[in-house]
Order: sequence, then structure tokens, then C-alpha cells
Amino acid sequence: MTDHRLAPDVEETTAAIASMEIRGAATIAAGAAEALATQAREADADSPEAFRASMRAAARRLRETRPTAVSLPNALRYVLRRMEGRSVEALRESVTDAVAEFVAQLDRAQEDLGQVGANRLADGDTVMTHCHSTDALACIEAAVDQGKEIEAIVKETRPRNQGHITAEQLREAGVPVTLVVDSAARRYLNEADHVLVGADSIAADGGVINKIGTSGLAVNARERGVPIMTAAQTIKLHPETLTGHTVEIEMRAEDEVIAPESREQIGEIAVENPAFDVTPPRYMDAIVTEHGQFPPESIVTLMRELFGEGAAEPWAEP
Ligand SMILES: O=C(COP(=O)(O)O)[C@H](O)[C@H](O)COP(=O)(O)O
Repeated sequence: MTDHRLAPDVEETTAAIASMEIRGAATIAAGAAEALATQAREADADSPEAFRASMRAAARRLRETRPTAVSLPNALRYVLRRMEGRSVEALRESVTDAVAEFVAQLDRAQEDLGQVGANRLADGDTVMTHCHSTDALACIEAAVDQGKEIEAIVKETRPRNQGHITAEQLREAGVPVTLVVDSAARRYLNEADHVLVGADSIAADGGVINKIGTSGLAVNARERGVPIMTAAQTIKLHPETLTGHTVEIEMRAEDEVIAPESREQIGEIAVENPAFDVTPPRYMDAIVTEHGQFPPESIVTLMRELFGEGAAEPWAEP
């Protein structure tokens, strides 16, 4: 393999993230980190410089897949910042160690935030969910483990129906599930005690970027007096927003919204398919992280503490 050649696993992971076979912010972060470990193991670079260049090339390739979940660049940053050593072997080891540490930390963070989120849920509560978030599910699963009886109203989450994954996993956890179409959410909020969502990114002002439809759900929840929380480990904090950058919202293919045949039949129309939206902090009651729960407006303090060194791009060519 020459310096910049990417390990097949990097190409496969890149394709799987782009096609959403690997999806959800935490899972994307773990997948990308593991692909970097494979790159490190398989790179046959003949100098430390060549090894570093091949790692940066792999990170750039992974970075290009999806733009909104900041857990992806945060994962790449975590690993590349820990790449050190004077020999290829030492560099290789530093990367594989960093990846193992990163993945273990992700799992631990999810477990810890699950406990925090579970404490907000009471025995007999009904929770409404949107999309499929492993961080959000960790809260419900921890509540069930505490012996609480929890029921769920699961929004299907058009256009890709990630709610079906949530429904299946909750059912497997022993939670009675009612699946509803997205437009039924306001009606069923009458029966919900909490709304629980995940996040792809959290901005410095406490804005929560999550699956399209989250912001409308939050506004409806507020109107109905149903508390809404975001479960998000700190890998979802978006360092660039500390300096005023906005988070790019991914626009996806039109055929996720309407099949090409149906579209042809309708005639000349425009179709838009944004994958995410921003829920302003005033519509979110709490952000639950592995460091505890925070009012959205105060998340900036945690962000400065954890990501104060900024949003360098260690994958860029020097
Ligand atoms: O919006 C989504 C997934 O969108 P997509 O299906 O487009 O990737 C999830 O709520 C967050 O990524 C959080 O997930 P997790 O808590 O698992 O990180």
C-alpha cells in the first residue's frame, strides 16, 4: 500500500456512512474511529511522515460523508490529536490505543447519561420519541433496568422511518410501543409525560440539531406542557459554534420523499429533503449528558471546558 492508499475498511465505512447503513451520530463516530484503527494497522508506510499523511487522508475521506453530526469530526480529532511517536510502529500503536480509548469512552458516556436521563423518568411514564437515538434509548433502558414501567409513543420519522428501529429496540427492552405517523404527534402528546430525542450536534447557544421534525415536536410539546429533553453525550457538542459558525444541515436525495414514478405523474414540482433541523434552546427543557443535565443555555460552559482548544482540522494537509 502506498502512503495515501486507503485501507478497504476505510472505503467501506465511508460508503456505509454515506448510504446510512451506519447512521446515528454515536454509531457514525464509533465507525469512523474504528476505520482509522484499521487504516493504522494496514498502512505500510515506510516513514513516520508517510504514515501521518495516510492517516490524514483516511480522516479526510471519512469526514466528507455526512455534514451534520459533529461526532464524526470530533471522533477524527480525538484520534489524530493522540497520534504520536517517532517511528511508524509507535505511531500505529498510538492510533490504535486512541481508538480503543475513544470507543470505550463512548460506551461509558452513553451508560452514564442513561442513568442521568432515567432519573428524569418516573414509574408509569409514557415517553414520546423521534427518530432513532442510541443516547435516548439508553435513558429509557436504564429506567427499565431501575424497575420502572415505561411506555413509548414512537414517531415513525419520515422519510426514512428510523422510528421503526426505535420501536423494535424498545419492544426488545420490554417497553410497550405505540407507533404513530409524524403528523399524529400533537394529538398523542396528550398521552405523553416526556418527549425524549437525541442530537447530531449541539450549538454553543444550546440549539439542538437533530432529525428533521424535532423542532416542530418541541414547539408542540411546549404548547402542551410536556417536558422535552435531549440525550446527547458530549461528543455531540459542536466546537466551531463557539466562534459563531453555524451547523450545516444535510440535504438528502429527493427520491427519499417521493418515488420517481409518482413524481413524474405529478409533473413539474420542487422537492426538498433536509435531514435535520435546529430546535432553539427556549423550547428544550434539558440536555442530558454523561456529565449531568444542563439547561440548554448553560451548555456553552461545558463546551468551553471540553472543547476550549477549538476546532482544529488535524486531517488537513500541512
Ligand atoms: O437524528 C438522528 C439520526 O439521524 P440519521 O438517521 O439521519 O443518522 C439521531 O437522533 C441522532 O443522530 C442521535 O443518535 P445517537 O444518540 O445514536 O447518537
